[in-house]
Amino acid sequence: MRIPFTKMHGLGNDFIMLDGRSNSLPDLTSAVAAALANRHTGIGCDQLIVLEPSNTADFAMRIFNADGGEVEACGNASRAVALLHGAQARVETSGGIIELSPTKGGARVDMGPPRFDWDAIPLDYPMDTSAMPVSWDDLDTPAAVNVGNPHVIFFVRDSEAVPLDRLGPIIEHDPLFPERINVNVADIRDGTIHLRVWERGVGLTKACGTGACATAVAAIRQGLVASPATVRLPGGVLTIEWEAGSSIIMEGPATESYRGSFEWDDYA
Ligand SMILES: N[C@@H](CCC[C@H](N)C(=O)O)C(=O)O
Repeated sequence: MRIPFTKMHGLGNDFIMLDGRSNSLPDLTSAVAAALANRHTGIGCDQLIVLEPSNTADFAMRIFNADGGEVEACGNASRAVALLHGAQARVETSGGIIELSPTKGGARVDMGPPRFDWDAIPLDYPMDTSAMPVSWDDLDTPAAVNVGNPHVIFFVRDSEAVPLDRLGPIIEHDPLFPERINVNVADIRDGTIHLRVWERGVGLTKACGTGACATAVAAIRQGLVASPATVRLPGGVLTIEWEAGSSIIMEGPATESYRGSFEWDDYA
């Protein structure tokens, strides 16, 4: 069976999009997702995104990391989905309902409200998630925020100097995080958040939309920046709006790079 796909990007974070809204797709397992995402033997992507019908929203969006794990939220892919859909939409994800509005060259997305309780992150045991009494080498006292998916955020003097390729996997797999974690390191220069992200189930990426949301929320909450916050990642810039008690609004670009098809049996 040949399956059409669209390859899309959000600030260099790249996605294979499968559209099963009108024609149903074969059952997608983690093994198939990981095989498609493999950059050497598959098509290659950071996340595989599957659109499906929904009973509670205009359609549903499923998200698989490059390692095949199914996860709750993906900010950059949400903007890509808005571009692909081409109209406002309420979208069901396993992290909650999000609302997409296409803009010129990208999208504005209501990502829903952040959560801060230790068991909503989730953490293994109770603690203050705005200043966690934990450390890994020189990285200490992070904040944790769940924006549909779980994030830990370290504010540091120089985010470029952090050996995130070494510490990222150690923190991602620490037993403190029973569902693993996305690891963000940020510094603030001239009112702009400079962010690098080690993504759960992927590794270092050029950008992470939910990482930008979680980091901006933590920075606004600590009074380090004002809303709207500008977040600069290696792949480009996002604008994040948030005030206490409200949804997070993310705005930024998305692009389509090509359309193609693959033989399902080659990956199943
Ligand atoms: N690339 C993403 C986040 C994708 C999911 C994440 N790796 C997780 O495991 O939660 C984004 O742009 O938000």
